[in-house]
Amino acid sequence: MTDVPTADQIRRAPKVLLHDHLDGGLRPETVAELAEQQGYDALPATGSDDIRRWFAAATEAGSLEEYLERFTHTVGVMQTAHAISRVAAECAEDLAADGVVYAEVRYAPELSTLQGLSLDEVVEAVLDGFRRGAAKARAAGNRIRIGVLLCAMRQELRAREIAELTVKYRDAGVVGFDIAGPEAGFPPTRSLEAFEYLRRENCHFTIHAGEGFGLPSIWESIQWCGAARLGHGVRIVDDIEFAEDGSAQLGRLASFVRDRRIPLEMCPRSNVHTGTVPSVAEHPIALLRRLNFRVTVNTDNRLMSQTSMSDEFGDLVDAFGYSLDDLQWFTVNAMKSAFIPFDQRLALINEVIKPGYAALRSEAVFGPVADHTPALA
Ligand SMILES: O=c1[nH]cnc2c1ncn2[C@H]1C[C@H](O)[C@@H](CO)O1
Ligand SMILES: [Zn+2]
Repeated sequence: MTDVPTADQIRRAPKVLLHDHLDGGLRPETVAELAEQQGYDALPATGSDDIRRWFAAATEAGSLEEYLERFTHTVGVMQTAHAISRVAAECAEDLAADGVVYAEVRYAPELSTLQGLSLDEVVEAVLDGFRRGAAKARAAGNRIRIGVLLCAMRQELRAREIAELTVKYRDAGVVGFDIAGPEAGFPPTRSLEAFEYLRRENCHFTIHAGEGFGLPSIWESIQWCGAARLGHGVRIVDDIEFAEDGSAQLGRLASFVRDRRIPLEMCPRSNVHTGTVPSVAEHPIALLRRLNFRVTVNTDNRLMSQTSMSDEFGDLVDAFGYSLDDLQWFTVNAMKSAFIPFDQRLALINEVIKPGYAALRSEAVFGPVADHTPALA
């Protein structure tokens, strides 16, 4: 029962992803093809292998600001409805093939208006791509449901406009809002009016906080802005001390986050690449899991961080010896924390996630079964 899950079991396990950037997950071949189709000649590499290597250099960035520089060239080729829709469709297919059954994928529509697309056209292209990609994945035997989060960029001042866009499209597949981009120097209260508007509209939102900046950013996100979840939130550990007997003492903010069951959208590999933590083995996710914070596991940027949900789970299994029970715990935490209606979350937990893990656990008794990527009800 407590056997170490194999790479194949991890891939087949139903997984839930709450924090993944659309412009951080393009296939290198697609970057190359879109650049060629659109006459985009600013790419610093040609050919998909070199393009992959160029983006993978983000893993050496060491700071959030440097890590973010690589997005210029994914966004650079996402300036037409066709390109955006293709990127979204491939994202859905790639996630589904990796065993992700529910994902919230985020994007900042304001980044795709350089050649004249309107914000509405960008959102519609993203939604169209996810619809097509999910249908294609289903035909290939992999079922996935995807919700969209719209980001505003924190260094710009368009949060209110993007918040209104979120409300406008909330019955069409947009499930929430976020702010992204450099954190230091751009506190979430700069966008306070947008968050107050979203709260009045009963709209869900998360905030990137506690990644490139520390506790004040987390505190503002929760206590001023009212974030339902924290993107990363990793620096909440700065509010945890250890007594001489080794027991953890939570400060008031860390206690609040745990008591309120505020989900932490943790992205271990990305945190290493931005210099937020030194290595996955030293990532505070293990401590926070032990202390029973509501921890979830995520990819952030599959291209820049050279990762997938299976890779993230694989790293955690290697570093901390996690079992299928642990992976199920992270997955159920994520599903509970999603921005879709409660009854739908429950159905995914009871009809897809728990049976999927039970089937994998039964392999310890009966041996491996044929690929059984779980069917959605
Ligand atoms: O980890 C991140 N922190 C802050 N911003 C990020 C992170 N990963 C991606 N972004 C930014 C770059 C993208 O262009 C933008 C929208 O997806 O979000
Ligand atoms: Zn992110």
